[in-house]
Amino acid sequence: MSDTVISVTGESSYDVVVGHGTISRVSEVLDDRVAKVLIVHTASVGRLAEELRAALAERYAQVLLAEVPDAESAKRVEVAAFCWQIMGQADFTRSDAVVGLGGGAVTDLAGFVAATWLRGVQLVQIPTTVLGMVDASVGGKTGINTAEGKNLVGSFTAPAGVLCDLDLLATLPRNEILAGFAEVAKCGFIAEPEILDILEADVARATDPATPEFQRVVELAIGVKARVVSEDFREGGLREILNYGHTLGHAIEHAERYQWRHGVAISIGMMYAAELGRMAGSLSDAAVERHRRILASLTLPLSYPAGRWPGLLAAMQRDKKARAGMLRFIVLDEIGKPRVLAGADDAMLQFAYQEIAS
Ligand SMILES: NC(=O)c1ccc[n+]([C@@H]2O[C@H](COP(=O)([O-])OP(=O)(O)OC[C@H]3O[C@@H](n4cnc5c(N)ncnc54)[C@H](O)[C@@H]3O)[C@@H](O)[C@H]2O)c1
Ligand SMILES: O=C(O)C(=O)C[C@@H](O)[C@H](O)[C@H](O)COP(=O)(O)O
Ligand SMILES: [Zn+2]
Repeated sequence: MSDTVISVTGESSYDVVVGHGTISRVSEVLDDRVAKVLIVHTASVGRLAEELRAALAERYAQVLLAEVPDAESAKRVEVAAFCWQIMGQADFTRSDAVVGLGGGAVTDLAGFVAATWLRGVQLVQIPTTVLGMVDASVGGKTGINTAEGKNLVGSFTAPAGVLCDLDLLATLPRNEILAGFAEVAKCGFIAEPEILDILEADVARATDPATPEFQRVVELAIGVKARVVSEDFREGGLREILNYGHTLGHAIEHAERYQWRHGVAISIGMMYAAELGRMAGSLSDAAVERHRRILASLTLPLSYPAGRWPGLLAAMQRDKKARAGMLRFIVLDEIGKPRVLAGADDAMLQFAYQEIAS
């Protein structure tokens, strides 16, 4: 299949290019004034980062690497400071650039570093996980965690472009691919039922990066994200639907001290949101069952220990969607029809939790 270009519009416009070998297109995205480039990456893609550095060094005056700790350990202020130090010592100016090369944790950090250095330099995102391609690298949410919670510090800063190179997934472990499919399924549940149909038809093919079905579901999921953030970049309303499953999911990530994969926590969060949707009176038993079947087919977890509810409830109070101490969840009236559920009482929240408690 050839490259596909999915455009994001709105406050700032850029393209998400999906295909094979797209990593070679960095200089097509950056403007001509760029002289220095910082590539932020993890050790897991170290060889790739070195190859990219060598390729870019033929065109740019200085290309530096910032190898950062793996996964959520990257999303800390100390790690951002490490990147700022490299840029400071190399005299990076406003016309220089950052490249995020890695999973969603790296692209969130790289985005934050690019957004904050001199109040903003150009950024190219090159996601190397499924989750990074379909979600984290698109839409301009950048961020790091604090001791109190997930993504509590960050900005809305659009990249200059996103290059999704499917060849880079060759080294990604199977469990990471499946964790990324939690966000793919999320897009199916909230807006694009064709994704669910493809997963149900043949989950093995849909999750195999070598198949056309895989590229199709990845592009459909990016399409959902692009449409939503084009309409509501700063999360004034519509964008909240992308948080389906995240209110409880983020609380689980916090409870697990960020040692769990994001998609794994979100899977449980979506099962919980489905139960809430059923209790709020709208989502059918069949639709809840469909959540269960699809997430289970991806070997994602569906439950969390019963005794953890009080801690989760406390962590959810820090959710960004909460207003004046009142929790707000994204629930579905039916597949593809999300809405906000505000002010549900604690009894209902706990009752829904009992449905997913192990
Ligand atoms: N900004 C957003 O809109 C947004 C959206 C969704 C998720 N996120 C964030 O994204 C993060 C999760 O991203 P993730 O699931 O990609 O996790 P991750 O970034 O932790 O990557 C998962 C693992 O895969 C490894 N890896 C990455 N690419 C690889 C490759 N090609 N080959 C081998 N190993 C590779 C990483 O080193 C890591 O160990 C979370 O912090 C989440 O909050 C942000
Ligand atoms: O892009 C969005 O908006 C999302 O909510 C996408 C989520 O999948 C993602 O995990 C995001 O980082 C959550 O952001 P937060 O604002 O809830 O911290
Ligand atoms: Zn997410």
